[in-house]
Amino acid sequence: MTQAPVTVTVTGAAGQIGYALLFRIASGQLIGPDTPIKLRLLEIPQAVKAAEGTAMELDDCAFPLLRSIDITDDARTAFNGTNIALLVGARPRTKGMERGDLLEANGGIFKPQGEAINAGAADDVRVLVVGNPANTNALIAQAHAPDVPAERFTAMTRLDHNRALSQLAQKLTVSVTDIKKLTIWGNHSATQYPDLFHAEVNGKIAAEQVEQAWLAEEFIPTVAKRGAAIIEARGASSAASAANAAIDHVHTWVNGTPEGDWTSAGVVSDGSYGVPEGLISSFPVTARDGKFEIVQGLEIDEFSRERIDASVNELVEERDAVRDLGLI
Ligand SMILES: NC(=O)C1=CN([C@@H]2O[C@H](COP(=O)(O)OP(=O)(O)OC[C@H]3O[C@@H](n4cnc5c(N)ncnc54)[C@H](O)[C@@H]3O)[C@@H](O)[C@H]2O)C=CC1
Ligand SMILES: O=C([O-])CC(=O)C(=O)O
Repeated sequence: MTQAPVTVTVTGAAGQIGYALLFRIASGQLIGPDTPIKLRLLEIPQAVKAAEGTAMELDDCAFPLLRSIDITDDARTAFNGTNIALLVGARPRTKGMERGDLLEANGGIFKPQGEAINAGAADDVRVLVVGNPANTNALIAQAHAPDVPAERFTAMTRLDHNRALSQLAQKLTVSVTDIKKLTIWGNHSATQYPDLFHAEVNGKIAAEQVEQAWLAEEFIPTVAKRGAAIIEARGASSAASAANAAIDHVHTWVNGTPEGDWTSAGVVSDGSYGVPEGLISSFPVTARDGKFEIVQGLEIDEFSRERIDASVNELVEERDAVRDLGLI
């Protein structure tokens, strides 16, 4: 049965992730094959023309589910009535820029976008922040949307999760579908912790099927530094794989995780696993009835504890820095 249309806002629509993302949304892969889509594209004024070009190509695909495309440089217009907000556009770090400068520049983007979501988004709005630093940008947007339940703001670590699945599958010569319960903990940054101690491969604990040296010295750094390796190889950051992960994140959020498995997402901490309440940190999560829930009760050994703490401490530092800048 055909459902009511869902309005999806994509910021940074003329960027490289936007170009890889919009066609997949319009073809029905974000929500499902029965849900019509209304697209809203938000760009800065200089990039509106390029977004219009992408919209022309979207028209030329004649996607049966695509009901409309609106392009704007005004955040209030972009988020008015939106059900799904994909915050992709962000200020990249440029040469000589300190972390504080980057956080401040992004505050100038994510604060007004949070306010615009608060002012006009649909009651069921779900927000995924992709633009880096994703966790802290999500925290900034969420802080400026007091009328939206905090758990509707999430940050993307699904790309890290998918990278970890592929690395492990290749190591053990298994299919990615043989792997369950993998977790990315912490920040979407080089401090993230991909956890194999709870992951299962064909029902057996993954960490017990690989050498400890491979886990500590190859697997973890390969996953954590994959973004930089792609930039080095491609001369540009991950785009199609990032778009793919955004599709996966929202699809899972709306449609749920399979029984006996979980995924990873940056969600607002409820204090679980010693992560300070309110931080947007990556956790093992299930999705049911359109809600993410942090998987509870996992035993965390010393090896994992140290690594989770290091990444969470970085998030605390980022939160304190944006607090000092008056951004939250
Ligand atoms: N969380 C994750 O796993 C990943 C995150 N990223 C991040 O995603 C972001 C986007 O990446 P790309 O598409 O490759 O960058 P890009 O530079 O190709 O595109 C970004 C677009 O955002 C637009 N933009 C800038 N400020 C805006 C604003 N205030 N409102 C609306 N649009 C705005 C720009 O005009 C540009 O078209 C970057 O911050 C990147 O670091 C990239 C890969 C993975
Ligand atoms: O590192 C970057 O700038 C892009 C990114 O977030 C990733 O590929 O994970």
